[in-house]
Amino acid sequence: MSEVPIVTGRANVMVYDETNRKWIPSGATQGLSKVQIYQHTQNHTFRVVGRKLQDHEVVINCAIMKGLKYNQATPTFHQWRDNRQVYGLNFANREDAEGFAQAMLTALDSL
Ligand SMILES: CC(=O)N[C@@H](Cc1ccccc1Cl)C(=O)N1CC[C@@H]2C=C[C@H]3CC[C@@H](C(=O)N4CC[C@@H]5C=C[C@H]6CC[C@@H](C(=O)O)N6C(=O)[C@H]54)N3C(=O)[C@H]21
Repeated sequence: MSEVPIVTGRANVMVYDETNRKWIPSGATQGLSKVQIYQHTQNHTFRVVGRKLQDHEVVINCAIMKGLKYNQATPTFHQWRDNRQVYGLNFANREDAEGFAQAMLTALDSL
């Protein structure tokens, strides 16, 4: 088993539309997704994968790069950027947000 999930939560996955200067839902429709951080056991890398609860559409699949700044803007809205875009996770509740943030920070510490 090369990739194992180290945390699972529920969030609305969003990306920031720089052109129109607004947050938009990632994927075809608005809605909650199951968001997970996967750890690749062989090469010790991590990535965020999110799938819509309703139809399993993959709405985020991004590597967690060393040095990533994870911004906990509010207790339930966390965000980060890569060289292409800004991602936002609007968590269903504080517990999911806290659990995800803890796993994210642990992963970043280990890179
Ligand atoms: C230096 C740097 O890159 N700075 C970034 C942040 C950052 C810092 C350090 C490392 C990485 C990153 Cl990413 C940055 O400033 N960015 C990233 C893009 C984001 C866009 C808009 C403005 C509008 C205000 C703020 C915002 O988004 N905020 C406030 C809480 C608020 C909570 C919920 C989400 C939910 C959808 C939207 C809404 O409510 O309708 N929304 C919000 O409206 C949410 N902001 C930001 O936050 C902006």
